[in-house]
Amino acid sequence: VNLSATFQNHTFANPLMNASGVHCYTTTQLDELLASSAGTLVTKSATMAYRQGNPKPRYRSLALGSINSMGLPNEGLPYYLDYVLAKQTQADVPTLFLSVAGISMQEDLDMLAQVDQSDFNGFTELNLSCPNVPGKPQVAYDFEATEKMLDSAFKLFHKPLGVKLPPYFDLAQFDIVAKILNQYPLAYINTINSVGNGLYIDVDSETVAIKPKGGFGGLGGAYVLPTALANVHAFRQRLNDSIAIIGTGGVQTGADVFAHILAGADLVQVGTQLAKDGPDVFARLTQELSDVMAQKDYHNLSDFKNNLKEL
Ligand SMILES: C=Cc1c(C(=O)O)[nH]c(=O)[nH]c1=O
Repeated sequence: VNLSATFQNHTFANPLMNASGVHCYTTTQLDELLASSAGTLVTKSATMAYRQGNPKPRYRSLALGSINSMGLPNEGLPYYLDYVLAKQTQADVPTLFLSVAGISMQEDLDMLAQVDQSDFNGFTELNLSCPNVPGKPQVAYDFEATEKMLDSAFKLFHKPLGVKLPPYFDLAQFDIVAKILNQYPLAYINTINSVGNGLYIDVDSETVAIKPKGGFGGLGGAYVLPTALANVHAFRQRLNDSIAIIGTGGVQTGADVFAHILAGADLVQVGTQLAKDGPDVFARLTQELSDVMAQKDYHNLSDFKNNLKEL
C-alpha cells in the first residue's frame, strides 16, 4: 500500500498533518511533528505580533471531542516564518504550511506582504474562520468581506495560498461560497475549522467547560465529523479542479481519514485527536489507513479519492 499524497505538484509521504492550533505553538512542538509519522505540518495561526490569547481554561478535551476558545494566542509571525525558513533548507523536510490570521483585513494583508517578500517556498494558509476573537465575526461568514479580502490578497501575494474556512450548513451557501472561491487562483481550501460557539455543560457542577465567552467555544472531534465530510464533499463537487482540498474535522481513526479522502480531500488534518494522543497518533492513523486500503485492495490514494458513491 502506497500512502504518498500529491498536492499541487508537491509530494508527501502520506496525507496526514496537524490542524493549525494543535501541537504547533512552539518550535519544540513543531519539531515533534516533523519527527512523527505526519506527512507535513502547519504552524499555529499567527498575528503580526505576539498575542496572549484568552484566559484559561480555554481548551477542554471531552468524551465526544473538544471545545476551545484559545483567542488566537501565538508567538507572532516572525517566530513562525523564521521556523519554516530555517526548516525548508534542511534535507528530508517536506513542504511546510504557514498559517496567518490577522484580527483585521489590514493585518492579514501586512502579514501576506511580509511572507511574499520572504524566501518561503511552502503553502500559506489564510485563516478566515477564527471563531474565538471576542467582537470579531468569522470573516468567511461575511461573503462580501471574503471577496474583498481575496481581491486584495491576490493583488499582493504571489506564492501558493490556501484559505481556512468555517463549516457551512446550507447548500445554497456552498453554491455562493464556491462561486466566490472559483474566481481566484487558490492553491487550496482547508475545510472545516471548528464548529463555532458550541456550549458544553457539565451537569454535576452545573457549569460551563471553558472560561472565555461564558463557555462558548469551537467544537472539534467526533461531534463534527459528518459536518466536515459534508463540507469537503460539497466543495469538491463545486470547486475548479485546480483548487485542492484539505479535509479537517473529526478524524479519530484510519477509517475517518479514508472517509475524508473518499469525500474528496487531498490531505487530511488532525486536531482534537492529536491533542488527546500526541504526535504518535500519526503512526496509528497511517497504519490504520493502510489497513483499510489493503482490506479493500486499494494500492494508492487515487484508487478511491473523491470516489464516494451515492445510493
Ligand atoms: C486562529 C484562531 C482559532 C482558534 C483560537 O485561537 O481560538 N480556535 C479555533 O478553533 N480555530 C481558530 O481558527
